[in-house]
Formats: sequence, C-alpha cells, structure tokens
Amino acid sequence: MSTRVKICGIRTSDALDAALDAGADLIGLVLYPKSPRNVSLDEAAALTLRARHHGGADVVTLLVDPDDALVEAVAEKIKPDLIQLHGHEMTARVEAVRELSGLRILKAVPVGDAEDVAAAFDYLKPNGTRAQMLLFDAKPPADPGSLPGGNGLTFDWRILEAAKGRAPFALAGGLTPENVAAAIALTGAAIVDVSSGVESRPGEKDPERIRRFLKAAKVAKEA
Ligand SMILES: O=C(O)c1ccccc1NCC(=O)[C@H](O)[C@H](O)COP(=O)(O)O
Repeated sequence: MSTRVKICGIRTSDALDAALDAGADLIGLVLYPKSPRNVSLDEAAALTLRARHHGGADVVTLLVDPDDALVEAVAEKIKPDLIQLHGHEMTARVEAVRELSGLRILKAVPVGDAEDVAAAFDYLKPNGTRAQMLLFDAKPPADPGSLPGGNGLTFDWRILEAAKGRAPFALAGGLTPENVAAAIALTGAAIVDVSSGVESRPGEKDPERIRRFLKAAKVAKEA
C-alpha cells in the first residue's frame, strides 16, 4: 500500500481543490489563532463540506491544547474525521478529548531523541481509548514566540528506528517534494504530513509544489 499524504494548513478553497485533485488522502485545517494558517470554525466547516463533496480524503482538525468548549464546537460544527492534538496534551487529556469528541485522535509528538519516540507509545494505550495514531514532528524552536508545529524543520529520521514494527505512524517536519521519498524510504511512515514545504510563503499553498509532493510520495517505497 502506498504512503498516505496529509496536506496541512489549508485555508482556501483553491488550495483545497489543488490538494484533493492531486490525490491528497488527508486535509489538515489549523484552528490556532497565532498561526498564519489559522481558519475560523465557520471557514473550517465550509472547507470540510467542500472536501466531502469532492470525496476521497479525510479531514483533520488541528488543535493546540484546546479547552472542552472548543473540542465540542469542532465535533458539532466541523465534524472532521480526526482531531490532531499539537500541544502539550498529556495522556489523560488525550483520552478526555477522544471521549468528548467521539473522534479519532492523531497525537503530535515532538522528537529530539529516541526516548521521545519510546515514551510516545503511551498515547496509544490502552487499546484505542487515547490516540489512534502518533505523528512524529520536529521539536519547535526554543523561542517562546515560535509555533508548536508548521516550522519547516526536519529532525534526524534515524531516531524513528525505535518506532519501526510497533504501530503505523505519521511523519512531519520539514518535508518537501525533494526529500519526501528519502523520508519514506528510511522511516516507512504510513502517513507523510507537509505544510511549509508546499508553500510559497507561510500560509500560502503552492499548487505546483502540492502536485510534486504527492507525485514523489506516491511512488516512494520503504527501503
Ligand atoms: O501549521 C501551523 O501553523 C501549526 C500551528 C500550530 C501547531 C501546528 C501547526 N502545524 C502542524 C503541521 O502543519 C503539520 O502537522 C506538521 O507539523 C508539518 O509542518 P511543516 O514542517 O511545516 O511541514
């Protein structure tokens, strides 16, 4: 089975259509006001409806340390397929968001070393009551003003050796049309997730780069 591709940080219907027409498997919508990719609840609901009409892709709503009211509003108004938690949520909070929303959870984990990877598997226990999949991403810069993700930074993919054979995982962080095949070959990721690497500037998706990313990812194979 070929690697699934998530195009994250979609803000406009043009960018959405470019991703869907190019064969994206998952669409990421960022609800985080500090992000240049932020969309409102209403915008996310409209983009989700458009994706549903096109068919073929799952919609992922990305949240950072959301409160209960936001989780409930997302579940009711957007009705995505998954919620991506991209903040400092610990296992109990992930479980609570799963219960409150009734949705599958993709938990983003910042990776610095092999211990981060080994510890992340606690998010998958006990059998599906917390997150359904892990997303390994680069650690954000230490600068307090930096975003928790979407920074276009890579990490040493060899660290993910510790994850191989345990459970399918998603990979993010500085992926581009130029390096995604190498990332898949080395890590065997089930999903590759990109935002900055298919943009002309923060928040502006480039349809040609989206097409190139999908093409490169879909022919790549684990080595
Ligand atoms: O994209 C953002 O602005 C963002 C803000 C806050 C938390 C996470 C955010 N993005 C995460 C992603 O887009 C992806 O899941 C992933 O980190 C890819 O980012 P990139 O390195 O830019 O390809």
